[in-house]
Amino acid sequence: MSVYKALTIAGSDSGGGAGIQADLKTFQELDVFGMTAITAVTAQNTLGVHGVYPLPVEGIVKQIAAIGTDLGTDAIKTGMLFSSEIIQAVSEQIKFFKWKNIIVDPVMIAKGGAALLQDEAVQALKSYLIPLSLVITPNIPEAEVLTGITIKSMDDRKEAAKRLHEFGAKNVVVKGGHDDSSDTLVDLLYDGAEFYYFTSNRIDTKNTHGTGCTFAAALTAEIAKGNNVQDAVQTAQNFIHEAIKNDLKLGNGHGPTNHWAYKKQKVIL
Ligand SMILES: Nc1ncnc2c1ncn2[C@@H]1O[C@H](COP(=O)(O)OP(=O)(O)OP(=O)(O)O)[C@@H](O)[C@H]1O
Ligand SMILES: Cc1ncc(CO)c(N)n1
Repeated sequence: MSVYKALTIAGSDSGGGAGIQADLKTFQELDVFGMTAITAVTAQNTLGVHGVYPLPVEGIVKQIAAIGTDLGTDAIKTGMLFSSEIIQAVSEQIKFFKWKNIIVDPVMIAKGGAALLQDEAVQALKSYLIPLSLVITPNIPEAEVLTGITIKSMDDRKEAAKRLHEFGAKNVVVKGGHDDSSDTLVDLLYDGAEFYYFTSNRIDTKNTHGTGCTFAAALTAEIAKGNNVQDAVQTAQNFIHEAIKNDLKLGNGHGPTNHWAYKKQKVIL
């Protein structure tokens, strides 16, 4: 039996719904062996972020090197990277180990508004990490910050996707969670040649903590198993849809999604 592996380089969410915790749960549900390099510890729950504690860059580099010099990985997901120093160091490690299947979730702001990326680090994302990515998965506000394009329509989103492709991302997914103009939600994929539209029904819930992390982790797991980007995006959307639909109703604020739901529903079918 082949064991497929994925490494997440991201922040820890003590509340268990986003960050490293969401990534590992998602990898496990999709039958991929998960490994981690933690960039920052956050004190966080469904009500918000109560503290952010970045790790020393040396400690982050050593975690990545520990994977690179022994276990290896079939794909990498990056999430909360916090500073330009961390982004540079992570990018250098990816180049050093010649890793290719890099999925960049350009995490900037948590649901309650806390900064998970310093403002000056946006340029480092563009200069160092995005050019190494197989897929970048911004939500609409992140795509706006990265490109400077105000996104009000699908045409604006397509323009932003093209710009992000010019920055060096081989594939761009501009997610549609923040476009609440319709009950149909669209995640847009651009591969440098064509646009692909992945549609789903918008679920009316406040329990959406960690949806972006979970979506990108599912995409990473599918790429680790050797699937192509279009199929991986479809599975990631199905995974997050079930996770949101079958929410766990935990906590008093924006609760986490249900990482068990996709697999359970598949087993029943
Ligand atoms: N209410 C919803 N109903 C159904 N699917 C949703 C809903 N909200 C988000 N999604 C899906 O979840 C995924 C993440 O989308 P979104 O744009 O919300 O990411 P995000 O803003 O990065 O998430 P986060 O809140 O974790 O930062 C996408 O596939 C999107 O289609
Ligand atoms: C650690 C961490 N990463 C990412 C997000 C974005 O959902 C979050 N809230 N916390």
